[in-house]
Amino acid sequence: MRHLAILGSTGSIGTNTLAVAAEHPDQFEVMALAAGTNVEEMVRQVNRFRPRLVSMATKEAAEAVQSRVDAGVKVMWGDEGVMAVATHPDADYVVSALVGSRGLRPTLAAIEAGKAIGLANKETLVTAGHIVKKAAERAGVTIYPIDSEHSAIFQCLNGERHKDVHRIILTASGGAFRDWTREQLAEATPEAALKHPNWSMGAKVTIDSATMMNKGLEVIEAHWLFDLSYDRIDVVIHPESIIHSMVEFVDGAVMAQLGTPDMRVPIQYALTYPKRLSLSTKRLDWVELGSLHFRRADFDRYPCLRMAYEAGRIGGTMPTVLNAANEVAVERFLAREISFLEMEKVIERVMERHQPITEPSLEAIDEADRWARSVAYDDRVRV
Ligand SMILES: NC(=O)C1=CN([C@@H]2O[C@H](COP(=O)(O)OP(=O)(O)OC[C@H]3O[C@@H](n4cnc5c(N)ncnc54)[C@H](OP(=O)(O)O)[C@@H]3O)[C@@H](O)[C@H]2O)C=CC1
Ligand SMILES: CC(=O)[C@@H](O)[C@H](O)COP(=O)(O)O
Ligand SMILES: [Mn+2]
Repeated sequence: MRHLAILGSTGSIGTNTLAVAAEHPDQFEVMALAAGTNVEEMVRQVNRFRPRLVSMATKEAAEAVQSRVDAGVKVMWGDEGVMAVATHPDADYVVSALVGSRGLRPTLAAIEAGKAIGLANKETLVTAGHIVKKAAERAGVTIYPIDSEHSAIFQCLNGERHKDVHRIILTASGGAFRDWTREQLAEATPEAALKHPNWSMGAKVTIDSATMMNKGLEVIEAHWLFDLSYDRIDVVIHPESIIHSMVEFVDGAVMAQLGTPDMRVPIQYALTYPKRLSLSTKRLDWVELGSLHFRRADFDRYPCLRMAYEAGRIGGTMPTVLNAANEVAVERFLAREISFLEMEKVIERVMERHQPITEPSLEAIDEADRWARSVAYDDRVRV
């Protein structure tokens, strides 16, 4: 039996995690939930899963939840509440599914408290991979990947030796605009960018997918999860999202993990590893599928992917800055303050201005994150 705490329970990963828990009530008990401001969904979750602790982002949202649930459920709010959920003494497994680098501190706290981690929040590893890895080693904690590509690689590597890996190949759908020219992208709206061709996900990761920054963040995430240098991590566009990623070994053999695009599969595998349990997913019909397609992930067409490789190779605080600038750029695009193509310009300008620090402390990471956000909000940066 796993005793779960879920950070970001009302989001896309959070609700899929609860769907997995609901399918196997004999395997999972939900102990604590943290979310932002979605009171309706949290009240539904509390009534359905009966956690002992709940946290909301604001006092108002917490009071609204408290007034509508059993008095025995403790409701907290803000940073203190998220930290309490992440370290709840009755939970042994924390699903990290907040969005953005706000996931870093609670995920680290969960690791330091000795919880196993199911990691969806890729920004945690992008912004402070060296700190998170060391903390996990110190605490003897395993980080199980939930991100579909990393789950695929984790599955392909099962029983293999690290030294036998030649390279890994992350597949990318190409996002909402994969068939658009750069000229057309100048007019891209948030509504169009939010229509992912294959996956139903939260807004931030869907925009990242359209710019291909998602794949860039995933390259850095893979570097930390699988201890591979950047020249051993490749990306290929695969419009169908049926192959979730691949590992090529030194003898030329390639292992791939395939399936319909359904996040419950990698979530459940992260929760039950090394076991597999049944799951009510749509099965692949090979004849209906017919064929699979691949395209080159071109750096000129996708500058965000290029910048992510550059930031990863530079290391230190540069990935932190890439990530923070990207979070602001996405927020401003969704608020219609900047255009689709201005997102990559903002990130590039912020990176150009940054003097990276090597082996940064957590405080230096916070400082770089704050600095990058303030520059990315400054309108002079996109000119
Ligand atoms: N969605 C997917 O299929 C995939 C997502 N990922 C990664 O997983 C992470 C989560 O993504 P996704 O589920 O799509 O995101 P969503 O936007 O759907 O969900 C985000 C969650 O975080 C909560 N939240 C937002 N702000 C705060 C805050 N200040 N304090 C506490 N909670 C907060 C939201 O609460 P509320 O809604 O109540 O405000 C919600 O529960 C991201 O890092 C993403 O890149 C990776 C692979 C696939
Ligand atoms: C489901 C998942 O893991 C997402 O991160 C997905 O990868 C987004 O798709 P693309 O970035 O390939 O468009
Ligand atoms: Mn992914």
